Amino acid sequence: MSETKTYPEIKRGASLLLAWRLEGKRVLLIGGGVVAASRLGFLLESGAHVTLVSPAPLEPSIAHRVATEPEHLTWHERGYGNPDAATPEEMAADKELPVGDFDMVLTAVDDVQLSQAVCTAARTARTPVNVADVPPECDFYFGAQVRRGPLQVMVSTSGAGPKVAVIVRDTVANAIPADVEDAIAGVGALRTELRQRAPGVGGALSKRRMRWMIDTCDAWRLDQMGAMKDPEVRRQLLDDGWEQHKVLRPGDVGAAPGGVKALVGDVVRAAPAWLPTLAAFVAGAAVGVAWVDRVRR
Ligand SMILES: C[C@@]1(CC(=O)O)C2=NC(=C\c3[nH]c(c(CCC(=O)O)c3CC(=O)O)Cc3[nH]c(c(CC(=O)O)c3CCC(=O)O)/C=C3\N/C(=C\2)[C@@H](CCC(=O)O)[C@]3(C)CC(=O)O)/[C@H]1CCC(=O)O
Ligand SMILES: NC(=O)c1ccc[n+]([C@@H]2O[C@H](COP(=O)([O-])OP(=O)(O)OC[C@H]3O[C@@H](n4cnc5c(N)ncnc54)[C@H](O)[C@@H]3O)[C@@H](O)[C@H]2O)c1
Repeated sequence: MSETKTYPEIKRGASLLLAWRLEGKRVLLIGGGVVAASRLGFLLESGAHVTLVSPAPLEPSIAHRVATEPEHLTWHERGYGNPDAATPEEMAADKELPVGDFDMVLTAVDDVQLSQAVCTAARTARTPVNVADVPPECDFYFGAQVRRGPLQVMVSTSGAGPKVAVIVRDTVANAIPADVEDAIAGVGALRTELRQRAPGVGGALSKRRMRWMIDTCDAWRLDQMGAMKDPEVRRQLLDDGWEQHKVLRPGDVGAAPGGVKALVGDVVRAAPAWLPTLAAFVAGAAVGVAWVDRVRR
């Protein structure tokens, strides 16, 4: 008799968490208060070009960005939309800056009707929209975030309890190892050089490249990975490891003496299938940060 395979239950109600690449994309931000200021910080860090529409006065940090980020931020000092509109559709009709010209639209204004009209116009134009604090008018939510260099962690409760997201974010932030940026820089440099040596997408080479990267990362502790920033360490890893079909540990390349992970490294040589899963779990459990200077309200 054949066994019936079971699969995890689908639990609906989640959001799809993604890392949205906004570099060079056009974002319309309506409003110039505290909430807009918080949104603006995230947008500028993502490399977006932001068109900000709001009457003066601007929240002070926004005014500072307007003065210091002229290539990424353009301020239109006026209200958005058509103040003489007879219908909601006309209200969001802004001839100079129609929502359809943008890749993303955000509103953070104390004007429920305008926000609603902008949301409808954006959805008609199929431009993703977020109306701050109005879930039915959001195609995506913001989350509580923390960043350390290339590492970003976002916590979402899908609208159920944003304050809980903040608390969990702070817990996670405190748990992120101090040297995580060094670890990412080291592994990033190694990956880049490996792909220069063994270029191409797909096929057997790609599989071997990924396997070697996974096994090498599993053989190093996070606090040891910063040593990979050293070109000599990388050269040894690639010449004596990759080229020789071997996984080398820190001690093998004159980097920091191995601790717990050195043991793991020995096991990796035998390559049991469950090991990467265990290592990923341990790494995942260790994630956290302290870059928490954006208090929203
Ligand atoms: C995480 C964060 C990110 C950010 O905004 O950048 C964020 N809200 C934050 C804080 C926060 N917001 C509120 C409180 C007071 C406590 C409370 O009300 O519970 C606190 C706590 C505080 O301030 O500490 C009030 C509030 N927020 C929403 C409603 C409407 C509603 O629930 O219907 C109301 C009630 C308004 C009212 O009662 O009038 C809705 C949304 N807020 C979201 C995001 C989206 C869901 C995120 C998620 O669940 O994951 C969503 C759906 C839409 C959106 O705005 O994108 C940011 C933390 C930033 C940080 O500290 O880093
Ligand atoms: N900040 C909070 O504590 C808080 C809490 C709950 C909900 N919210 C909601 O978030 C939104 C924004 O909050 P905030 O604190 O940043 O508000 P805020 O009052 O500080 O800022 C609103 C901004 O919108 C601008 N504005 C008004 N009409 C405009 C128009 N037609 N076009 C362009 N800009 C216009 C104003 O000049 C101002 O800069 C509001 O909907 C508010 O209800 C905020």
